Amino acid sequence: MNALLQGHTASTLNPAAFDTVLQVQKVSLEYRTPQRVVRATHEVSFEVDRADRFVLLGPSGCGKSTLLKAVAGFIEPVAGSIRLDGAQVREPGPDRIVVFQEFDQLPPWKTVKQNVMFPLLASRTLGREDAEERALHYLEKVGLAGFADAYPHTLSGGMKARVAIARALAMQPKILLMDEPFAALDALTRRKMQEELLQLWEEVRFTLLFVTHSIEEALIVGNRILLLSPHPGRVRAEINSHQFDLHSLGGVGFQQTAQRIHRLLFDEEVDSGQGAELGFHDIRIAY
Ligand SMILES: Nc1ncnc2c1ncn2[C@@H]1O[C@H](COP(=O)(O)OP(=O)(O)OP(=O)(O)O)[C@@H](O)[C@H]1O
Repeated sequence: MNALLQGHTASTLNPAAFDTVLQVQKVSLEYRTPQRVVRATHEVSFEVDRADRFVLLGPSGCGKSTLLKAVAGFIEPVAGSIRLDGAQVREPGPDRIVVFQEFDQLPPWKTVKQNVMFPLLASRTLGREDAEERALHYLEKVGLAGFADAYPHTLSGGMKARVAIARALAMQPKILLMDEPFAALDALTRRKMQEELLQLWEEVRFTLLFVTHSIEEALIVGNRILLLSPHPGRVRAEINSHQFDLHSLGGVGFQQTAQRIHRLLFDEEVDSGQGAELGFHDIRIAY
């Protein structure tokens, strides 16, 4: 990999300064059908540090969801390795919880509280009493303490999203995996959920791996963004984006950065010298 460092990130200067949770090294992922082999990602590498909000960003079909599924342990790489706290990922486990966008997967016959308790009980992480206490704790964190006994069909889309997040956080995973979690929500609710996710992160400081194809969402949610090239996904660049949040929306710096990311994602002609031209202070362009 020919990499340009345009303003070194702290982690590249001193790897020991950060506590690395997830190491993805040269991971290639494929789908095999009787007719053909589809390569979803090619030699993708990145590292997620504890309490990072790390975003995988790229156009449709670049392999973001496939990467997330591989980290979750549902798909095995054909090459490369995935390590969580140093241990090779081989199968799904309660230390990695995935939140998908289909919140209607909440079992409708269970109350909100029972939904949040369910994985804790099923994985034998906690007994009933402790599971109930933990569930109520996280429901309170997402502002749904008053809805503990409600059934999912009585909730709005945003509330179901919050239940799904509470259910995932209650497991206290080493890393929370979110695959376009707000994509099915209307624009206003989506923005609210981004805000609430950031507030929750301020309180709980969980480690997040978040997939989106929205540049704006990536800049709001992430402190680091990995840009993936179109199919098959390869690492195009990594960007430090900790300076942006919802308050940055509409600002000149935010808009300019969004445009630069767009160029990095879609301009074929970007070469390794363009990091400086594009004005990023913390960017690593890879080929
Ligand atoms: N079950 C499957 N069988 C065969 N090919 C698949 C399967 N799932 C995904 N693919 C292919 O793998 C590639 C990566 O798909 P993936 O869903 O990971 O992309 P993505 O970046 O998450 O896209 P999107 O943003 O549209 O969800 C695509 O070319 C897709 O067609």
